Parts: sequence; structure tokens; C-alpha cells
Amino acid sequence: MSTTAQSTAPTGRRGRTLGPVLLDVRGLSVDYLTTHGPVRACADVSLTLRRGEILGVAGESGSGKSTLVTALTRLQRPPAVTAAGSVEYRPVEGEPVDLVTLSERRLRRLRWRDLAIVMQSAMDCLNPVMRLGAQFVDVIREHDRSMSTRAAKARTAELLRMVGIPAERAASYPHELSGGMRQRSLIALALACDPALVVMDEPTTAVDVVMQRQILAQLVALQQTLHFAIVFVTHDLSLLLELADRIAVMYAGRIVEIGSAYDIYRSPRHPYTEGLRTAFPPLRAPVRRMTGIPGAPPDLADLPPGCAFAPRCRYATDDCTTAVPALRPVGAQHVACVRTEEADDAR
Ligand SMILES: Nc1ncnc2c1ncn2[C@@H]1O[C@H](COP(=O)(O)OP(=O)(O)OP(=O)(O)O)[C@@H](O)[C@H]1O
Repeated sequence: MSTTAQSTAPTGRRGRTLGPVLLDVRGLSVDYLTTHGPVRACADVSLTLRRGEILGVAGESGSGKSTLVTALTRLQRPPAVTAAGSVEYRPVEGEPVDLVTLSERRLRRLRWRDLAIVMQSAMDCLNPVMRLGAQFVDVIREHDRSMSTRAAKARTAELLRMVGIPAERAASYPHELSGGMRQRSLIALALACDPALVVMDEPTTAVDVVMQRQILAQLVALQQTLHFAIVFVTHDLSLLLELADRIAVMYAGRIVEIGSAYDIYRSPRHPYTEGLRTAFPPLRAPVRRMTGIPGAPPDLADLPPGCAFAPRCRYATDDCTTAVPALRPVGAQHVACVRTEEADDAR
């Protein structure tokens, strides 16, 4: 059965009006084909993303966040294969397309111009032997052949300035920039062709906390001006509580809770979300002792029966081991837990 988590809310945080649905993901499953058989790292994920919305994806290391977003953008590499599901992308003009089955040629046309991705490590994405500006000009001109090199250079300067990098740094090689500048230049590059969707996989893990906050503040400001949608992946729930309109929490390859950042902050309904929230308290919350979630995430090749979180869950009973719980509406969120109501009483 497909687990569905639709957003019907027309407004996001800060009272922003969200546009129509941009991405409609249905029953997406991704397997890693290993010598011991397939390992499902993304299981039956369904979600929608609206124009201008920021969706955060949170979860511990190994929960399947990167697998999900690389499958969304069709950037997964063997041994990963999309085993089931669809990713419907609805452009402003033209018919919706399923990114899972779209031809490589049509997909190439969508990249950068419709969907752009910012990965964890700028060094893996930037060409080390090419000056920064030349890399921008290449991307800009590949998608707009009518633009002169001169105009593309002017656009590069504008993009760099947008993220607080002096335009003359276009002449630098990536290794001549600080880590923060490299990450910011990747964000600028992602915005080069004015995409409707930017997917970001831990885009600030390589920089220190102060730089991280600066980059995120800049990102929010840009997003409010340019209105692109963001799927933002991180293990740090506190960061998403500040940034995202909605948050999807992943555990063992599944979405276990999805809801508005406000609701997830105020009243997490899945015991795993509750644990994550305690492990990553909101930045502005009073200081208190941080506690991790006891135990470790399961081996995806050897999942426990029923709810994969049950062995670590303080509310678990035998009921939890009979079947994988489906996402269901609980209050304002969707939660995959059969014990939510009982856990609420115990909280
Ligand atoms: N190349 C691979 N071969 C086999 N299994 C893999 C491979 N890459 C990932 N996996 C499996 O997929 C799971 C999810 O990995 P993924 O990188 O999507 O998690 P993540 O939540 O993004 O973690 P992180 O925060 O560490 O990047 C891993 O725990 C592992 O079991």
C-alpha cells in the first residue's frame, strides 16, 4: 500500500503563500542491488511539494535521505535502482512529466533550468582545474545558447554577488576559495538558470556553524525573492525547524512523520521525531542537556518485523511488531505509528 502525505496548506511559514503542486511523488522505492540481494533504502515514499515551498527531510545517517533525493532528481548511480513509483514534475508551461521514466535527453533539458541540486561537498561538484566564472558561463550558456559570453559573465557576477561573493572571485579556482565561499558559489550556480526546484543534500555540513547560519539566512532571503521550491536534506532537525515550511522525518528508508515545521516543533507525534527533537533542540530554546536516541538504526538488509523503530522505542509493545505501520493523519501531521495516541498520554 502506498503511504500518502499530501500538503493541502496553501501557506507556509512566515505567512508565505505557496503555489500549486510542483512535485508529486507516489510510492517511490529505491533498492541497492548488492551481492546478497536487494536492499531497500527508500520504501514507498509519497509526498508533494508546492511551488515556493521548503520541504526539509530529516533523519539519522543511513535513514535514506540521500537515496530519496538522488532518486527524485534521477541522479542515483548503480547499484541503486528505482524499483517502483513515480515522481511527477509539473512545469509552469507544458505537460507534467514523470522523472522516473523520462528520457535522458528530456531530463538533461530540465536539469539546471527546472531542477538544480546542491550536494554536500563543493569540491566534488566544482571542476578543480577550471576558474569559477568559466564554470558558471558554461552552465548558463548550455541552457541559453542565445546568451552572449559577455552577458553570461555579467550574470555570473550578479549570481556571485547574490550570495555575498565579490564578482572578481570569478577568476579564482575552487581551491583558492574558503569552504564557505565554495558552498555559497554552489548555491549561486544552482540558481544560475532560475530553477523552480533546488534539491540540497546537507549543503552546509562542510562549513562551521557560524558560516552555516549565514549561508542559510542568505538562502532564505534568496528563496523569498526568487520563489523557488527547496527540498533540503539534513540530519539536523533544529536547522529545519528554522528553515522549512514542512518536514518529513525518515527512518529506515520510510517517512515516519510529515507535517508543518511548526507542528513538528510544537508536538512531534512519532517517538522517533520526539527523540530527534531532543537530540537536536531548537537553537533558541533554553539550554538543557542533550540526549541522543538510545540504540542504533537497523541494518536495512535485516530489518526487524513490523515497525523498524520498535526496538529503540520506549512506547513499543507487541502490537508494533506485527506490521509496518502506514502513515495516517494524526492531528495536523501524518504519522506512521500505531501507538501515537497512547504515547501522547505518556508524554
Ligand atoms: N552503494 C550502496 N550499496 C549498498 N547499500 C547502500 C549503498 N549506499 C547506501 N546504501 C544503503 O542505503 C542506506 C541509506 O543511505 P543514504 O546515504 O541514503 O542515507 P542518508 O540518510 O542520506 O545518510 P547520510 O546522512 O549518512 O548521508 C544505507 O544505510 C545503506 O544501507
